Amino acid sequence: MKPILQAQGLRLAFGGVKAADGIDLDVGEGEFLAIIGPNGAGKTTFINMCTGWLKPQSGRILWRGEDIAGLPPRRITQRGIARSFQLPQLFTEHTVLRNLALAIAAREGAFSLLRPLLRPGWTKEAMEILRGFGLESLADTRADALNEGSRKLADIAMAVALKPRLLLMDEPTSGVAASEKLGIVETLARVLRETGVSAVFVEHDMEVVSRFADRVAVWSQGRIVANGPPEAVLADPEVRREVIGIEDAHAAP
Ligand SMILES: Nc1ncnc2c1ncn2[C@@H]1O[C@H](COP(=O)(O)OP(=O)(O)OP(=O)(O)O)[C@@H](O)[C@H]1O
Repeated sequence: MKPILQAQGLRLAFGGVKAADGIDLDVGEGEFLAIIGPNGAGKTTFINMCTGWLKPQSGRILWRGEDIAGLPPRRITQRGIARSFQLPQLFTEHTVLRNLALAIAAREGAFSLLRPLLRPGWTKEAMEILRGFGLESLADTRADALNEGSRKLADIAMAVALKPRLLLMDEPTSGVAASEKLGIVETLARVLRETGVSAVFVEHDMEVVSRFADRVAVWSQGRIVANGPPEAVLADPEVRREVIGIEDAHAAP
């Protein structure tokens, strides 16, 4: 698979904490890559470095051959890399439709608090995106009235409105009821595959990982300790013990 993003030798320490201790990772065109690992392993730090929120102290992040490490977030978004957050970043006092239209206005470089009027074409496009996510019936609902699952999808829909080639998602299903999780990931995976967007997502739910990821990278103490197809990585006794917290009954004492 042709890589669109290549992280090479990324290092970043906060005081004595090595949040990135030599991260090498390729993301393939059209790939769905899951990142798993215990709390504090450096998963969010990796996403923050790839999206310009943190600057690595050394290493490179190649995007279609260009080193984007240290560029400001806006410049990285313009190149086709978007992100969604652990806590959705919607404008809570606006409707879902308006949030989407504002994201489109931002993509077009037309967002300004002094020019709040939205063009009809943007609203139409926003509605089409909402339809793709199955959120059309919530278009006129205020963002702060959404349940957690719909709020997560609306947040991801806003990132998709930026027309990215790669979307990085930090725990897209955190805080969502267990019964809703698989439906949410199914929806976002369908939309991203239909639009040809590659995805990197941090996830703690191993059922989600095994069903939706093409590949899994396992983080531990700022390093990648395993990287491969979900069926192989999630069966690895060390990954099961250290990351998933499962002691295999047949494992040697
Ligand atoms: N801005 C910061 N300043 C100081 N320390 C930080 C900062 N960001 C992260 N860290 C530290 O770096 C380490 C990695 O943090 P990071 O948030 O990347 O881990 P994570 O794997 O995403 O964890 P979680 O699963 O809990 O979200 C942690 O020890 C964290 O406390």
